[in-house]
Amino acid sequence: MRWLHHDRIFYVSCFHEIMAVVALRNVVKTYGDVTALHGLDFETKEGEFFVLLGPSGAGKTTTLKVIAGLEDIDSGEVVFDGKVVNTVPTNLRPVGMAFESYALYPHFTVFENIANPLRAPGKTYTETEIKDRVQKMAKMLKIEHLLTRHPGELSGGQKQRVSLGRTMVREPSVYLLDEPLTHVDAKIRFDLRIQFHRLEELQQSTTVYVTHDYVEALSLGDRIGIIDQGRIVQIGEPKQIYYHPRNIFVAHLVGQPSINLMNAQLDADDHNAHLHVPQGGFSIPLSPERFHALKQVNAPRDLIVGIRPRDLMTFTTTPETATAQVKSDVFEPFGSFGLLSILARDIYLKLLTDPEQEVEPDIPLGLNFREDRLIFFDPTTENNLLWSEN
Ligand SMILES: Nc1ncnc2c1ncn2[C@@H]1O[C@H](COP(=O)(O)OP(=O)(O)OP(=O)(O)O)[C@@H](O)[C@H]1O
Repeated sequence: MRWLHHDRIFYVSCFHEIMAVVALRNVVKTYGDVTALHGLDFETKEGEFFVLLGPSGAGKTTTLKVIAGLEDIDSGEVVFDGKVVNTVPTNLRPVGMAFESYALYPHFTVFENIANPLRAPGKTYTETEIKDRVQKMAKMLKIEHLLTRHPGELSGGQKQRVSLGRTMVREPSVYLLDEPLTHVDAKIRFDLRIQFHRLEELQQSTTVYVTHDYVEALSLGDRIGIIDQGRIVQIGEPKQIYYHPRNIFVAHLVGQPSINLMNAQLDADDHNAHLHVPQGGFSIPLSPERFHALKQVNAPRDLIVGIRPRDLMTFTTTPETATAQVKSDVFEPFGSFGLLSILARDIYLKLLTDPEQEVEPDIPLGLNFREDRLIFFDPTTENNLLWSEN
């Protein structure tokens, strides 16, 4: 890659040749009275698929617009490969964007919409190359049969895929994808997620992918950045985010059905440590290692304990030998899993079961916990007491 000082030459010369590293440093962005980004900080790795996951209004789209140069920022830095690009206009940044609202040219066919970026001034693709690239995109996105139609003749999910094709056909250094699959039906979305893993273009570029769907985030992300109220809350690989959430917000955001949370008290005598859950009328034995770890971080006696529905186990025979004696409530079969609500004295818990083993209400059950999967939160800060960066 040639490193020339003039912004324009630098970006033109690096186009196609590198997978850029994108960084936002302490970026503040306001819209009038609304602060959309509150000092946002993160850095992608070269060639990584980085997913920004957060609830509605968290600042995800604003972040992409800032990277693309579609929005000016109040303060902070937007950096491509170590070079601050705050003043570099959009058309000179090596990014390809697909936003949820698909601005397609209504008078062009699908083929021409996808081919359009390849015909931009300065591009030297032959007609054969254009045809090959468009066909390849259309095949990947399962829209080959739509190439001669116009946008007005397409469904929302089809338009979204055409828009994605138009973004990807250019092979930019950085892809910015904003909820590109929201209007695509579940089966095609599943197939496209698999394609995204395989697609050479995405493997050879850096991608920042915005979603509020945790399944998409866990499935696609090399790393996930959790964003809330214009700030990054946690960055980690999918497993870290799922098993070691930084706080209750992250624990809730990732996982469906959502994590079970209970108020608990940490108790220990000379020999044993346990968590007493007064509302549930039971105590969970703790291993010496877990107890020691909690002591090391000066965990308060009163805390909140979380456990995911998949880490609870029930059984009907000899329930008196279990950690907790509970009763079944509602059973819902969801195809690949069953969701059972149970009542432990005053609290309801949810757990995953075999979808084919329907459980009637009011059946006495024994309940056991996977102790190694318990997550301990400070009740005041709601932070994971045993969380660490690694
Ligand atoms: N043009 C604008 N003018 C005023 N406020 C805006 C504008 N664009 C975004 N905002 C506000 O900035 C905040 C972040 O918005 P943003 O669209 O980035 O969130 P998001 O995480 O992408 O949400 P969603 O998932 O609903 O698309 C919100 O409070 C939003 O109302």
